[in-house]
Amino acid sequence: MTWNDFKKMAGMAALEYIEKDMVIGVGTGSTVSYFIDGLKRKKNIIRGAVSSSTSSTNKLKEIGVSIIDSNDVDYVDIYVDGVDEFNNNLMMIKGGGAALTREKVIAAMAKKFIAIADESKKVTILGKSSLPVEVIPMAKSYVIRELKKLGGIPKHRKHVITDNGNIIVDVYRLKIFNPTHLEDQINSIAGVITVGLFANRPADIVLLATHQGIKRFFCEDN
Ligand SMILES: O=C(CO)[C@H](O)[C@H](O)COP(=O)(O)O
Repeated sequence: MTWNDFKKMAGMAALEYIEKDMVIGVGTGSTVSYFIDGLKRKKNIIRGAVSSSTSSTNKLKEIGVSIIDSNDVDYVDIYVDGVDEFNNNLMMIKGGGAALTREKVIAAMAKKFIAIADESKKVTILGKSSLPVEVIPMAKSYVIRELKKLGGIPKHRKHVITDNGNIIVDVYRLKIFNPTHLEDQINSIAGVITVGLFANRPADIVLLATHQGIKRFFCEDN
């Protein structure tokens, strides 16, 4: 099986959580793309989707799912999204697709956050992949200097502008021993919109596609 087969397996597994009249939060990325493909079958029973990016919105529209403005609902019933990494507490790094801020807003609005992943995404200590930070353009140099003080190697992700008109700085070689503290620290740097560390709001469930089938991990705090 290829990585894409595992991504598809994870995306399809999330479909079983969809119930009648639900508002579905939809993330961004290649794993979620398989979930969106599967959502076609359920599009007539749900109220619609709150989308985290232009690319997901376009794909949802193509298959005929109603798009709901995030300002028009108080919550989403479930939020389904991919991850770059997750740890044993279901804390995550996200934002490989540069959609982290909208993803964080929808995660905050979600009654249940269902993360979908293949086995390459499971880690013991967060920081194997780079940590994305969305930054307003005029604060780039200042934020990079501040991020260096935290021990990693920050690099501007060239040629990427987020859906919110901002830039992404990726921080490499961070070993994240205290994720909630680091999330708060980075979010408090002036000019940072948000960091792609989802520690204060971890996933409720991770559906992990493995050679043995889908493994389910549950967050003990929720
Ligand atoms: O956070 C994300 C986008 O901002 C994605 O969910 C994350 O990067 C995983 O992507 P993929 O499913 O393509 O591996």
